[in-house]
Amino acid sequence: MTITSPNGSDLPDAKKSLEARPDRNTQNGQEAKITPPTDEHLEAMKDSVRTMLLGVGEDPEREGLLKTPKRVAEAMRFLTSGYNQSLDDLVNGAIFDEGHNEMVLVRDINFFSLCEHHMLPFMGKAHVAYIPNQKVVGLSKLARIVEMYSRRLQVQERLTRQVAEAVQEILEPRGVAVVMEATHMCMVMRGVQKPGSWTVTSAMVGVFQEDQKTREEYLNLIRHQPSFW
Ligand SMILES: Nc1nc2c(ncn2[C@@H]2O[C@H](COP(=O)(O)OP(=O)(O)OP(=O)(O)O)[C@@H](O)[C@H]2O)c(=O)[nH]1
Ligand SMILES: [Zn+2]
Repeated sequence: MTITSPNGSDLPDAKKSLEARPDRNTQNGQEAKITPPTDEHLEAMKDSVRTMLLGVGEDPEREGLLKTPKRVAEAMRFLTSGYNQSLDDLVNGAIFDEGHNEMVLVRDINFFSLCEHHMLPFMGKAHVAYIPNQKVVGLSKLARIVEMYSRRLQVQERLTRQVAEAVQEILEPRGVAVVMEATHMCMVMRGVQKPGSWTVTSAMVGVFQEDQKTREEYLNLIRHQPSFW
């Protein structure tokens, strides 16, 4: 289990701690522009899948595999569809001035992603919290943010940080906390083959980073068993 926490104690506010993160999908401070796949790309992907089938000693012309290149190409497009979404579209203006200044936490958000090293799934749960500065966002939007960044080729640490940065960007809250717990198929089905192993990553921004009590309250809340379940 790995627990990763940004070390920004010399950075006075949440915004600065985000500016200091070098590994967002950015180029010169701008969100990296990713070209949406074209039909030409889809054909190239299908050809690659045929090559892979040949590579594993299969016959791409046998009946059961005839449609496999198309299915795989489309599945890959879906699994990476987060590249084609934007934060603005996703939030869709659902930000409300509620004057609420206590912690908001959405727990147990299921996610499925692909590791960028092996393009194998990793999946688990995300727990996203923030302490508002007057403004709150529609709760489903927190899950949509997790979804958008999960549906890309990822490493868990970057995914966790991107979710925190996105919440910071849309709300400018007093703090954001994200914990993600996941199991990686590249560690389970192949390689070191350790079923049952899981990885915990965290990104703490603003008051969650600066104030131990707030961080502890969040960590207690994500551990507590809900009585209605
Ligand atoms: N930090 C981090 N590592 C990851 C993540 N997903 C996969 N990895 C690791 O990426 C590493 C790639 O290591 P390499 O030695 O280049 O590749 P490999 O020979 O396939 O490694 P093994 O998985 O150890 O067989 C492995 O240690 C994976 O466990 C992730 O989300 N975060
Ligand atoms: Zn991997």
